[in-house]
Amino acid sequence: MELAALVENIPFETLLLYLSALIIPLLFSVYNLTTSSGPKYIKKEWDRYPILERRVISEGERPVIFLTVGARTRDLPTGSHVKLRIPNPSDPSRPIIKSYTPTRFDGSSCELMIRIYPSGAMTPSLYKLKVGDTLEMMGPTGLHRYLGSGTFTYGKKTYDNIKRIGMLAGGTGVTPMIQIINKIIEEEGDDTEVCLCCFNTTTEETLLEDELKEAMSKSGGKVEVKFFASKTGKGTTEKLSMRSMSGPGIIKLLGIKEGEEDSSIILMCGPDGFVKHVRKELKEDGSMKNIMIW
Ligand SMILES: Cc1cc2nc3c(=O)[nH]c(=O)nc-3n(C[C@H](O)[C@H](O)[C@H](O)COP(=O)(O)OP(=O)(O)OC[C@H]3O[C@@H](n4cnc5c(N)ncnc54)[C@H](O)[C@@H]3O)c2cc1C
Repeated sequence: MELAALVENIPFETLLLYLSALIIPLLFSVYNLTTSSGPKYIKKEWDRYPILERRVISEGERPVIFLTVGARTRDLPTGSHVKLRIPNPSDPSRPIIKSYTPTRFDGSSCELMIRIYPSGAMTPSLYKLKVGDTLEMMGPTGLHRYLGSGTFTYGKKTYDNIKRIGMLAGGTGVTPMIQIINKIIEEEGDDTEVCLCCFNTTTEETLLEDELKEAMSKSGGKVEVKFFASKTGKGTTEKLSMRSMSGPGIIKLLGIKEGEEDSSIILMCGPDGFVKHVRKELKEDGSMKNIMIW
């Protein structure tokens, strides 16, 4: 029997039922495709993304917050950062733009750790954000990349065959280091050794101590983390100021042995004074050629 004759013999109500069973799921799939369910992908143009979670992880004069932003960031390369933009009340033509390094990013969200400076142009506004508010963001930006298995790039420059990474982090300068540590722990074949030295002013200002200790214990010996405070030492935090360190002292602290300088790299991120001091000391020492600064 031909199709037309077959359709003619089916009662109208039954035909309607068959058609709706076919058409309704089809309409649903078209709707899902066109509305792109889930958060938007982060991109190089400014766009607004929702705050999914806000946590204060350290109180005090300069609190530290975690903001989880609903932005898909699967393609954000390890080592890169994002930019945030807020209006500038004193000059609307020049908005305030600052960089932040996500500590974690996955298929559906991106986590930022931000220290709030009460006199800051940007951070007091970030502190006021609530869950459900939106934030202007773009990225990824920056030239630092960790490609895995001991290979770094900075623009056109490549550092490869790196067996040991010495990380120096001043305060929130720990954020890019966390990204790299997470990548090394997650990648089974990546046996690059890491020694992260976190420097803060006081023990109370030490950031993510528990999380970093956990990362160290689940790294299978690949990652070592040391904590230092310039004013007070307590528990596992040693009293030590970066300003008192010489080049050879810094290299020794990071566990880089004589003869292993070329297969090692020093990464550093922190306040200007911190970075300036380390650069000067390492330059004077002259034995480390692989140095990357955020
Ligand atoms: C590549 C990159 C990645 C960054 N990633 C992060 C991150 O993940 N988390 C984060 O919190 N910040 C990060 N920063 C710093 C951030 O971009 C801002 O500079 C910072 O949040 C201060 O902004 P602000 O406008 O509130 O303060 P500003 O208006 O710039 O400064 C206000 C006051 O705060 C003091 N101050 C500012 N920054 C520091 C500092 N680092 N140490 C000591 N005193 C300071 C200054 O003395 C100044 O008086 C990053 C910076 C760069 C370049």
